Amino acid sequence: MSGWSEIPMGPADPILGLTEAFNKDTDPRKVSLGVGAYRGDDGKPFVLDSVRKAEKLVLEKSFNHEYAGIAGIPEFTNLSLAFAYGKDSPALKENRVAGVQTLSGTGACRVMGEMFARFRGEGSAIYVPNPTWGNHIPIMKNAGLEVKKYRYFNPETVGLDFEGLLSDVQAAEDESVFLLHACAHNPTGIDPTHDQWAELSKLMKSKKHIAFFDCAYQGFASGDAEKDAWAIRRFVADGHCIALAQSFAKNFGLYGQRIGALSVVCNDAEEAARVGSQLKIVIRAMYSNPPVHGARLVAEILSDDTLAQEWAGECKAMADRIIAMRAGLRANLEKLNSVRSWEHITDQIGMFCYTGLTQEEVLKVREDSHIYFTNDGRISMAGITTENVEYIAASLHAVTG
Ligand SMILES: Cc1ncc(COP(=O)(O)O)c(CN[C@@](C)(CC(=O)O)C(=O)O)c1O
Repeated sequence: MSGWSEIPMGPADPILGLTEAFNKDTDPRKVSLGVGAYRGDDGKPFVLDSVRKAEKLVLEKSFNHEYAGIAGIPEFTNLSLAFAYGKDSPALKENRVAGVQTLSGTGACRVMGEMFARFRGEGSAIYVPNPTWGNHIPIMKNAGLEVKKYRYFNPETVGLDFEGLLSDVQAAEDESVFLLHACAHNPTGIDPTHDQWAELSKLMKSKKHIAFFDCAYQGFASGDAEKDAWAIRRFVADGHCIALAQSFAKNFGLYGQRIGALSVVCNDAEEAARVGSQLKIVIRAMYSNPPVHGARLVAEILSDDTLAQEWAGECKAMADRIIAMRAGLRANLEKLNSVRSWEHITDQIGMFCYTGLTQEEVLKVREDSHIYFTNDGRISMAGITTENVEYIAASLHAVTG
């Protein structure tokens, strides 16, 4: 290849590429419902007061800008794990959880993908839900894994295909890796019930499967971080040595700070030390070490009871606004005497609503009303406000009837 002349133009990202298209759109009616980034009712990005306070505290400490070390800021990682597993987690008390700071949730997923490829073999399988967050697939493929799907969404019931899920878990060969969304499933907004999680945990244990939780919305789903960690903690209590990817992008509003963590529950402290050493080897050759600022902000908040309480209140307020917009969108669609049932809008949880619109309908809404959401019909509920909810409902109704 002579120079760069043969490099083809790549396709826009299905999610982040939408933002680029939205930004170029000059129509005053345009609405962005693509990327899952929280907006207030004013339609603007939201910086939490607790984060602003943490920023001041961090600045007052006059930290230097030295490397954090491959595994990141230890205080952040320890607090991040306690946030997910619980302050009283026996696994944490027994030092059998290997944990590292990562480049947000994406980085955690990629590092874990590399670990699976390295220690379970290039081309080994990882099962992801159908559908899943679009970026899971290229992340895991680029890490060297074969991506397989397990049934998750039932288009007929617009609900969880739990029977299909269980039979795919049963059918997979023993000791397979299953990626699970810890809460607020992206893109469907459909989570298993506690009983279903418990049944899944039992079956996966009997098959010796490895549960890899991707937890990108803890606190943001129900508004209660403890509640949103229920599945993670149940699996660990049932004896699973899970892997866990955490993101602080949405729940702390730290999208651009790229703050996350990856942890692996092991059988004992010695095993955790070995796993931790291998995580560092993967990270060192990938991006060497993570950014310090956002980790210090999260550490400031989670280490201070008052700030942590304030954060919890703000996170609940974000979740509550989304829940209110779910009710508003459904009510406006029903007011228009829509021929379709829109119950699923309020049944679903978290950042996204899986509308059930076909790609053709999505593109028509985009073309006619300049409302941008992903081709699979996923709407980022945070883009809906009391001001635009009627326009969005009318635009969807114009296409769906
Ligand atoms: C399930 C899941 N895991 C991991 C991530 C990664 O987030 P992070 O790297 O920023 O921590 C996202 C973000 N998904 C978003 C919100 C944004 C994106 O696509 O990157 C989405 O719109 O689906 C996600 O939805």
